Amino acid sequence: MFRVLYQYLVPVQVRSIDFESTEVVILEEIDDSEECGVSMKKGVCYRCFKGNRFMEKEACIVCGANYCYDCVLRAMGSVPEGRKCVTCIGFRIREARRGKLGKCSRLLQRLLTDLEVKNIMNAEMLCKLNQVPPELVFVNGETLSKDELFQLRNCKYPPKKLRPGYYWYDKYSGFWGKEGQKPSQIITSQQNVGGHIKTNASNGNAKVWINSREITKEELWMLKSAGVHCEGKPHLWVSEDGTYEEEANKKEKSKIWDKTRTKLVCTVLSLPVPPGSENPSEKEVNGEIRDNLAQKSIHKFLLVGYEKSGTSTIYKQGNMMITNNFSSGAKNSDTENVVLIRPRFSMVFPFSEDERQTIKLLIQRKLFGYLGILLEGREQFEEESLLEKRKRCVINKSGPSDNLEAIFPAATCEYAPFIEEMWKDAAIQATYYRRNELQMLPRVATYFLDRAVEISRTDYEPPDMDILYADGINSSNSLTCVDFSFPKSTQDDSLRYQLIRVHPRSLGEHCKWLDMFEDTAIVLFCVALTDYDEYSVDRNGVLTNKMLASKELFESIVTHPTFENKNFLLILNKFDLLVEKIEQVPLTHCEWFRDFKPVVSPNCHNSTYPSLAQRASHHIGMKFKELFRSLTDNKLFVSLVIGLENDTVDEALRYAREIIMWDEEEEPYLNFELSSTDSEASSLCVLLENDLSD
Ligand SMILES: Nc1nc2c(ncn2[C@@H]2O[C@H](COP(=O)(O)OP(=O)(O)OP(=O)(O)O)[C@@H](O)[C@H]2O)c(=O)[nH]1
Ligand SMILES: [Mg+2]
Repeated sequence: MFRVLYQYLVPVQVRSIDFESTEVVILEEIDDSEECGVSMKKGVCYRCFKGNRFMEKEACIVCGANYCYDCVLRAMGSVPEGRKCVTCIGFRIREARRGKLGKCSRLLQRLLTDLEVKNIMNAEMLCKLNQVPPELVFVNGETLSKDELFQLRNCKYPPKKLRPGYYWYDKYSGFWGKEGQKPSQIITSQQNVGGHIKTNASNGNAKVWINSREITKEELWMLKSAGVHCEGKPHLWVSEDGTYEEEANKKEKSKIWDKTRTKLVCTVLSLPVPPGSENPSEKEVNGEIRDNLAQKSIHKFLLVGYEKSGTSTIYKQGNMMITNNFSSGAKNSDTENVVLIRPRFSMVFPFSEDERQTIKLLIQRKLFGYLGILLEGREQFEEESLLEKRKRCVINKSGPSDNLEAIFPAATCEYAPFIEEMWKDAAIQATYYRRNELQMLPRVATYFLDRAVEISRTDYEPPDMDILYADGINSSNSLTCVDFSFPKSTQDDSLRYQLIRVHPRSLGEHCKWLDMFEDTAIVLFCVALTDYDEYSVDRNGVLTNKMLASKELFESIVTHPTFENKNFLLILNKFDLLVEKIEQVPLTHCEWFRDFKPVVSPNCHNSTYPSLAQRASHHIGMKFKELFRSLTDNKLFVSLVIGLENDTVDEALRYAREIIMWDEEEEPYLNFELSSTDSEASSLCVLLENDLSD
């Protein structure tokens, strides 16, 4: 049946592996290079010693030896137990390779017919020796019998990816996890397998107990998000559907996972939710896709930055892309430069009618605030106008407050015509003309004030662009996250990504909550390039330069033990604003950039010569890179972004993905050839990267 190739067989490399050991190592992934017990040059074929890491190979599921196209069948013979070298036949598979069971490479598909491949994979899956041995699966400290393992694997919601190892199982709620770790899944409850759960099963120290297990910090966060009172060391009883009651107070409370917010927290913290209780919006995407996606690992992008650096704009931008893509029917679009983002438990997006109504009121309230500042400015400029009386009129109507924002929204309809009149007033227009002199007026105000009349109307419906510009949406202390994937045309279309935006305030003092994000693949640290001459009052009431405050936050995150050796992509945002500002205020205004001495060249009028803003952002990037190197000995990646322009955000996200991919391939970042689809998208980032190379 199989292509029997004994005639070609030559002795394969002799390897020394301790096959007899029954030690339960097992749960950790093992590096291929260590597996065969021989030191080989990385990437070469284990039989002919030719090739490199980019060459397609097939690996033995026991020892991990890799073979090239020419050698694989000679090394593996008639493959009676699946892909094993002839010397490995009769031995148990390496647990770290269990995930690869039954999944063959393209190399084998090219070499054999479909039927042959199918038969090999069946043999691999069904071979007794390749099954999880029940005596190596421990649940609550007790090894399983054959029947127990059978029961566990065949219940309605079985543990996923069950491998030999130590697990804990809360039979009452169905919580399941690896010993000493937070729960990873909620499986079918009430199964009679293993021993009794121990108090310290998950190694928690949150001083809260669920079904007599002390829970982890992550679970504590989840409970708090669900509104469960966690003070006073409570013991809770949680049943499989999430209803909980306090041991001392037997009155049943509501369910833990009812709130979308709780599901969001669970998603971000990689905590399980009961099967079947996932957010409906997730199912809507496409049931099939979701199931497929669920099996793939998620790469988490953590987006964080100092206040007003632009994180929510970048996050909103991502959501816009998906909204627009789905609404235009481009769900499976192959369009390049477009990131498909699937909303998951997003708090604000995509915009429902109610949400749009809330956003509308928020934008109108902001507009009133800006107009209030203009009115004050008008006074400040000591210009006379008819409007003076009207302003007094508003103040009289609104009581002690002299801020229009405070009387909104009750007065919306009443004052809408008044806004139009006021806006047309010559004195207000004159004040508006001098708006750059008004310290209190944020830059973004111009965008809205230009359309003050339209926005103040009751029938105003905020378009996407207004939502993007609107400050204050999504600026809560909460977390927000979306799932996304990249278009099909790229090589890793099967992978799943998640963008998590977290506000620095919710990280707590000394960023103590950062350890919640330990499984982050890459940190996107956002810096507003314009912060170098701006100030804010810090926690101790001291006026601080915002760039230095941003630097301090960066240092705290980079040096946080949880983020040791993490990839970092520095997002230098608001480049468009820097272009304007740098002409007015020198970069040396900030003491950290005192050494910025741009060389003035005779070619500086040449269009290919970098502009002052480019050189300034280059310098800022350099400074962060130097700092990063001094703190971690690693390389910091940099991307230049204009948060309000979706293509630059798209490029930054693509760049982040590439960094993760390089990391996974253990390829040093140098001389990496980009695929043709990605080369364009990343050009800006790579250019900047070269530019900033240290
Ligand atoms: N011109 C311009 N404005 C930007 C850019 N990025 C963000 N903004 C504006 O800067 C302001 C602050 O941006 P946000 O995205 O709210 O910043 P944040 O990091 O969420 O800050 P918090 O609100 O403190 O959470 C908003 O008014 C944005 O419209 C950019 O690249 N260019
Ligand atoms: Mg914001």
